[in-house]
Amino acid sequence: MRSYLQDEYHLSKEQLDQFELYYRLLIEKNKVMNLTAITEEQEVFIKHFYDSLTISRVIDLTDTQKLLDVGTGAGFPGIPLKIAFPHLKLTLLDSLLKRIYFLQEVGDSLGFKDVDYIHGRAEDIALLSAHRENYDLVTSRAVAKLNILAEYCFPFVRIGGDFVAMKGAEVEQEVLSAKQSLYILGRASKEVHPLTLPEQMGQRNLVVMKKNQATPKKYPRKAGIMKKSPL
Ligand SMILES: C[S@@+](CC[C@H](N)C(=O)[O-])C[C@H]1O[C@@H](n2cnc3c(N)ncnc32)[C@H](O)[C@@H]1O
Repeated sequence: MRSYLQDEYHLSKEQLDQFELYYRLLIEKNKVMNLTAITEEQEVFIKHFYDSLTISRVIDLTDTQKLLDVGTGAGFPGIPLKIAFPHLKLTLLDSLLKRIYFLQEVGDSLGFKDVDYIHGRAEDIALLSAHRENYDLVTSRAVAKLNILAEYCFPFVRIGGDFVAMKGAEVEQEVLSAKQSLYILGRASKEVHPLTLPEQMGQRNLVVMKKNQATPKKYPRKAGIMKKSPL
């Protein structure tokens, strides 16, 4: 299980032990609350852990300080990135309180420092000045379509920082539909990086967007409005 992470991401024994502990905590808690549909060990290591770390192929994380993971759920990609790059100042945001409690347990068990856990909706938290344009990197996996997700996430990114959306195999149409949002929300440039998971576990795409201009204050709009009429 450890070999894919070890070979590709050059992790220490301590970091691999942290992944194993994280796996055990995830599987244990998953018996009493809904955290992941994937539970088989190799699948979790590849589809959750390895997949989360692919962000380090497209962003220089050694040069990144403040990372926010929006809609982190059971901690993906935020927790694997923190294990592999312990210097990161990580903020985990989710709208479900039970998941935030679980993440705190994980962070305490793994001995994390510099992690903040926020319970709330991205579109509300993004209006707070303490969080607005405050992060070098914002990540999000499996939360919403890109045009909506951009509205959640761009307000958090500092000018010159990046937003990375982790997407499945089919991304072309979504990227096309988000074109105007990326322009309005940050005059953002965009690159799409396709990748293949080991053991034929699927195709993924990382959409990397660089923010070049401040997000207008009126964004994000309220959740209900956003669902009905994305930009
Ligand atoms: C399908 S799960 C994905 C979790 C994780 N990112 C992953 O890839 O496994 C979506 C998560 O986003 C959270 N979420 C959905 N809408 C949100 C919002 N507007 N603000 C914050 N969290 C949100 C949900 O509570 C849920 O935990």
